[in-house]
Amino acid sequence: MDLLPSTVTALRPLLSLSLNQSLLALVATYLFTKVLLSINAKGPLPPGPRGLPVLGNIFQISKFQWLKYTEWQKEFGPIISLNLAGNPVIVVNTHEVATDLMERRSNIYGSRPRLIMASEILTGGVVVGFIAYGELWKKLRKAGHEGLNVRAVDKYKPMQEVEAAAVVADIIKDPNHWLDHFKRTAASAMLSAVYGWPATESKDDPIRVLQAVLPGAYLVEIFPAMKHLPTWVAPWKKWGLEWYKKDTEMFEGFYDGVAKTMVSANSQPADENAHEGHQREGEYKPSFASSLVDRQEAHRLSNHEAAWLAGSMFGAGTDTTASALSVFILAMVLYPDVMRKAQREIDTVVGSGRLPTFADAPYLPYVRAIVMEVLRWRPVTPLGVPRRTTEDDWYKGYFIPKGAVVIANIWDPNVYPDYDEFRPERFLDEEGNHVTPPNTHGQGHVSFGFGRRVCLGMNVANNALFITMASLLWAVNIEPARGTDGKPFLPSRTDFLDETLVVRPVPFKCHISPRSSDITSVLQIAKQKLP
Ligand code: HEM
Repeated sequence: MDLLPSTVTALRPLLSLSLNQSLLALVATYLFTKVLLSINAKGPLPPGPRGLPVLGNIFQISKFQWLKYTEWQKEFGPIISLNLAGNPVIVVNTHEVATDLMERRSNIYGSRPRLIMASEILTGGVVVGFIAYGELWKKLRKAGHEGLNVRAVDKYKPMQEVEAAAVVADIIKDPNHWLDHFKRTAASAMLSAVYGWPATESKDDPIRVLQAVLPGAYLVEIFPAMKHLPTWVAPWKKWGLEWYKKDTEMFEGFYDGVAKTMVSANSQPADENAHEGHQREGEYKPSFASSLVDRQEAHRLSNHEAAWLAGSMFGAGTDTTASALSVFILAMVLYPDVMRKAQREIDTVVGSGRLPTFADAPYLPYVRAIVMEVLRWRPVTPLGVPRRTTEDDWYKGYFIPKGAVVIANIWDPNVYPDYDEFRPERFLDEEGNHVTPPNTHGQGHVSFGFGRRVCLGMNVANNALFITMASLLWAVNIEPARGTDGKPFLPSRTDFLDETLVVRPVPFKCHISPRSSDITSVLQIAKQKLP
């Protein structure tokens, strides 16, 4: 997370104010801090690092925030408090405490902070993942769950199989740009799932919204009065409002497009197993948006809300899935024994004459354990999405005030002694059955979050990761790149690209090659299902 530079960027609007305005802002902040800190009277806040007067710990949360929090865990324990210019931030540093609070006390910890930039300005207060607990969130979440629950996601599986074959073919053709291919496939698969579209070449990045989410990313989160600054002194606000307008037009256009297709197709959904381009006339492709069009009235959603619900799924699912696939490549390069073991499993179950399918999943426990281990080993959202308390609370003798921002740092070395090793076997017993640690709902990790705000797209994500990884393992060897002297060079296991909410390994080179010459014809057949 690039918090220090982004804080400096965020400070620019303040620096552009006149001296009087700046002084006024500082005095107001000081008084505000005093008032907030007086809430300590209800009990001691969790311990935490000492900060500067008035500004508190603002300059201590630097790049790679989650690693800093894990470091502070050794000094201050599993739950710590920070002061961001008077705004209390509670960091929950172990799975155990995160589960106690965010899962078991979901009614207190299930809301989101006021995300002025990400929610109010950039996305008009209608994105399910960013808004506070309340009536709008409940109806959006219910409608979202209807299209993404474990049974509903079956309809995306045929498309995900074809998309997996396509990305394998792309990577074989152009192995050096594997990351670009992952970005394309993640975007394409999300657009197909959400709107029923055919595969796309786009790898558009919805990152501007994700970058605005964590505390400190924009100064307006710390000084909310700045939201009312005119746009000529607040270029960030102008930029945010312009994007909101553009995104609204785009999402409403996409959603209305689906509704129109349904009307012209006279409401005949195509067979779920039909691939793009194989629909009969008068049929439309069932998608998240088409189900929403059918159920929009029942969910009491306006057109604007429904359009943004569909559109925001693209933002939530694209970067996260592509980043998890990069972690997979890193793991395969660093742990060749794991790759070979998975390939042996696939060769036994699938053979070489066809690609793996979802029907093989029950017989590929090791590959499924790799999916779990990828998400556990290098979680792509190590700090999740911030929460906010809606009541005062007390935990293990500490006071957690109402309105505090709460962050769960899931980078918890206490769960496994060999936390930093990539070892899918940790999830398998001797008979090959999956075993998972408590409080993970059978996922093996908490990378999808907790309680009532747990990731809505986790079933789509798990399926996409499984079929893409299985298809890649079936088709290619993933090995270290070699220098001109023929010596392998290994990528760093600890260098991350911190894109605020989403984190992934820094781009690295590796050698990806087909396992046999026969696979090309099998891939051709699979790809024929593409339009
Ligand atoms: C590897 C892939 C993914 C990871 C690691 C991931 C992780 C997360 C996390 C940590 C949260 C916050 C949960 C919390 O507050 O406790 C979240 C929320 C969310 N995710 Fe995902 N996600 C992934 C993929 C997806 C996909 C594919 C979709 C959509 C199809 C999606 C949709 C959402 C939504 C809508 C929320 C907001 C839920 C709410 O606030 O009620 N995610 N995700």
